[in-house]
Amino acid sequence: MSNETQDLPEGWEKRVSRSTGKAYYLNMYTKDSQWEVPTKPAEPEPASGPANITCRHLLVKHKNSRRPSSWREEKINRTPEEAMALLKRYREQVESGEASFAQLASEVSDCSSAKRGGDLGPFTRGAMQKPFEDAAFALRVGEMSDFVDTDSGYHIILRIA
Ligand SMILES: Cn1nc(-c2ccccc2)cc1C(=O)N[C@H](Cc1nc2ccccc2[nH]1)C(=O)O
Repeated sequence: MSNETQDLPEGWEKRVSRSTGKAYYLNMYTKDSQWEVPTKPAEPEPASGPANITCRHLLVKHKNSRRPSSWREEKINRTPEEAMALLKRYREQVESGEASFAQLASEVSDCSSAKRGGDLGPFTRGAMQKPFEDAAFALRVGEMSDFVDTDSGYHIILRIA
């Protein structure tokens, strides 16, 4: 560990910005960075959990979905039971390693985020339908959810950050 880092409070590392050459400081727990020299130990994840998370999701809509239409199918007629059967198969394909989550979502998800491999980008609590939010914020990074039922249809969620 370089001397410079040894002089810093616990949990911080000094880095140099490639674009500006300026020193900045990295919180090794949360990977947050700051320009100011830290004066107290780095805060691990806040007790209330992260302010925002990033997830991919794969959505299978059905005829009772809030908007039974998608980029894949103008009018979605499948029953909720048929949708769940499809989603179970997709989850198995990801769990077995037969398909990557992103690739499969890009091919079969009924959400317009399919074009980004299901990546919804970072979101805070309050941004998504509550069942989705609760399931997503309960995930650790890299973990895939169980089946999640929202007004849009059935989802599986993969937390990526
Ligand atoms: C919440 N959201 N983000 C995107 C998105 C994000 C990134 C790039 C393109 C689209 C699409 C949506 C969205 O609501 N899509 C709906 C389906 C849907 N319903 C959701 C409920 C919760 C989370 C994601 C969801 N996606 C649709 O296409 O009918």
